Amino acid sequence: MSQRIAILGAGVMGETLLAAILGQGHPVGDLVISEKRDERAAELRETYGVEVTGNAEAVTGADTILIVVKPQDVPSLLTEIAANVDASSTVVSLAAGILIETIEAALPAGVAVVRAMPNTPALVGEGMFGISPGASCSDGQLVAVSALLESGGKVVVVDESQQDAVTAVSGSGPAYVFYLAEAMIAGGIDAGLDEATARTLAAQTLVGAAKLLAESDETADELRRRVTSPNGTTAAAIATFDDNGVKDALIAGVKAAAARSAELSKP
Ligand SMILES: NC(=O)C1=CN([C@@H]2O[C@H](COP(=O)(O)OP(=O)(O)OC[C@H]3O[C@@H](n4cnc5c(N)ncnc54)[C@H](O)[C@@H]3O)[C@@H](O)[C@H]2O)C=CC1
Ligand SMILES: O=C(O)[C@@H]1CCC=N1
Repeated sequence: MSQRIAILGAGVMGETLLAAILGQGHPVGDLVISEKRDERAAELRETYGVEVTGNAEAVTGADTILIVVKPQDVPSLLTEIAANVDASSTVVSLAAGILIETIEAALPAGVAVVRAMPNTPALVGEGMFGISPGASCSDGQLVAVSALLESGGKVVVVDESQQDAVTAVSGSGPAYVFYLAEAMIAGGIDAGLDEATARTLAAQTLVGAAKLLAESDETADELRRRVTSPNGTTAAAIATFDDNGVKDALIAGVKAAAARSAELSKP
């Protein structure tokens, strides 16, 4: 069934969603974007053939409205669109730290709101979205949002109270993996590799290990043990990590991200 989808804010994540939704088979005529930067809007119109309008026009008659501006731009955007949002619309906010109640309070009563935390691997169709429905969002509307976001990766439904934890694990998580990659590449270079080879080895190792974890029923701990021969090379690395408190530091880092997310979400 054809549905009208408005994307408000077409930066990195907005374009990612636009491309993913088109890739899912939605005709371009179903989509409309609004974008504050004229040059950027023109670039996207040129690349995708998508309609570009202002915010108020984009949301008029839209079934689904995706808010993909930076968190600090959300309040003024909501003020701009409130009068044109239809009661039957579903509004999906991807802005970190903006509470569902803030969005509901700015829009007509009864509008379905969904809060979503994406991550950047959505750029390559391997994103992770944690989504939470507001009080007026029906099961059918939540399923529809989930199906739409699945164009960019996997979707899990969580209570909004868990969004700080989702942000700490999957929202910020790609940065932790890149941090590990930086270290693997640097260590590889120190051990004698050129940078390009070290990067290829590290990247494919992360892809392969992630796939193994995603597709296996084993715990991460068990999968790690399987790589680790007694007295072998992996054991030498893990013992060094443990001596330096690496796992504890990573756990503390994830908790610090969750705490910062909670701080940023204060109304
Ligand atoms: N978990 C994560 O790693 C990520 C989360 N996000 C979330 O997605 C949202 C967007 O982030 P990015 O795409 O990286 O930012 P971005 O800065 O690349 O894109 C935001 C776009 O919105 C436009 N904009 C600002 N105000 C506007 C308005 N009133 N009307 C129309 N357009 C407007 C800007 O010109 C810009 O192009 C953020 O709220 C962020 O929290 C985005 C990327 C990754
Ligand atoms: O670093 C941040 O605050 C945002 C939220 C999750 C990823 N980037």
